[in-house]
Amino acid sequence: MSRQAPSGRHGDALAGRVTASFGRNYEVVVAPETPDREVLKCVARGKRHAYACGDEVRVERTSPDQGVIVALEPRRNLLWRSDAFRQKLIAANLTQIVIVVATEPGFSPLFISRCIVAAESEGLATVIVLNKADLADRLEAARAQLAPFSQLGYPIVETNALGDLAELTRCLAGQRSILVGQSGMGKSTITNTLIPEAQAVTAEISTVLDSGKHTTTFARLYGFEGGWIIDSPGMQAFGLAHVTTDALLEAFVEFRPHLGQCRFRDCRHDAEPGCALRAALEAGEIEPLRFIHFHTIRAEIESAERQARGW
Ligand SMILES: Nc1nc2c(ncn2[C@@H]2O[C@H](COP(=O)(O)OP(=O)(O)OP(=O)(O)O)[C@@H](O)[C@H]2O)c(=O)[nH]1
Ligand SMILES: [Zn+2]
Repeated sequence: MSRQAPSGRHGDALAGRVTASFGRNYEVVVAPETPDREVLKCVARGKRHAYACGDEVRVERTSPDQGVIVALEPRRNLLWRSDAFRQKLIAANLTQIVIVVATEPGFSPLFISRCIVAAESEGLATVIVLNKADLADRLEAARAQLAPFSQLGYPIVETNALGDLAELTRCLAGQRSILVGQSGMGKSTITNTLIPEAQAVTAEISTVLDSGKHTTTFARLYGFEGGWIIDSPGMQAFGLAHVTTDALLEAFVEFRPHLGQCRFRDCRHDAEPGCALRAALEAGEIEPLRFIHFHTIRAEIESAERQARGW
C-alpha cells in the first residue's frame, strides 16, 4: 500500500520532520520514528515557503540523500524571532519552552518573562531550569530571584549539568521542547549531556569554524525519549513584536482575573484611576517586578509597531 498524503496531491512524497534550517536549505529526517529513519538535505519548492525546526513536511526524493519539500502539514504552534522588520521562524509543533538559567553568571528575570510571553501566547507550557545548582553559595539568591515565577506555578528544576540530569530527563521525556537560555548558563553542557549526538554535531561545527568553542549557532532538533528537543542559539532577540497588547496581557497569567475590570475600557494600566491591575499590584496580588516586565515588553512592542509603520 502506498503512503497517503493528507492533501492527496503528494501521494508519493515521504513524511518527514525538519531538524535544521540553513537559509533556504533544510535537513529533514524521513520516517523519524522508525528504523528506516534517514536524513535528507532538502530545498524548498517555491519562493514563498519557509520552514522551521519541528515542522512536519512531505518531501520528494531527488537523489539518495537529497530531496525537495513539497508540502507542510498544519502547525500546532510556531515560535519565531521578530523585530519591526523581520521575522525568522525558530520552531514549530512544540509542547513546552525550557528556559535555562544558572546560579552564575547572573541571569535576567526579564528574559524569563519574555520567554513566558512567547510560551503563553502560543499555548505552550514553560519549565525553568536552574542550572549550576552545585554552586551552593549562589543557590539561595538564585532561588529568591525565581520565586515570583515559581509562585505563578511555573515548575523549576534544579540541575547540575556536570552531574545527574534524571529529573530534567523526566521533565523532557515525551515532550517536544525548545531549550532557550542566555549565554553561559550551561545550555550546551546540558544538551551535550542529554544528547550525545549533539556533542558530535557541535564538535564538528566548532572544528569547521575553527572556534574551538562549542557554541550553538543555529537551532537543531534531536530525538529524545519519545519526544524531541530543539537546542537553540542564545535568544536575546526573542522578538515579541507580533504579540498584540491584548495577547500580552493574557500572557501574564496573574493579570487574567483582573482583565476587563478597570474603570476605563481603554485603560493603559499606567496611572489611570480605577485601574484593576494597579489595585491588584497594591494589594500584593501582582509582583512589582512582573508589572514592570509587562510595561517594558509593551513599550518594546509599541516601539516596534511605530518603526514598522515608519513613524
Ligand atoms: N559548576 C557547574 N558548571 C557548569 C554547569 N553547567 C555548565 N557549567 C560550566 O559553565 C560554563 C558555560 O557552559 P556552556 O554549556 O558553555 O554554556 P552555554 O549556556 O551553552 O553558553 P553559550 O555556549 O555561550 O551559549 C562551562 O564552563 C561549563 O563547564 C553546572 O551545572 N555546574
Ligand atoms: Zn488598568
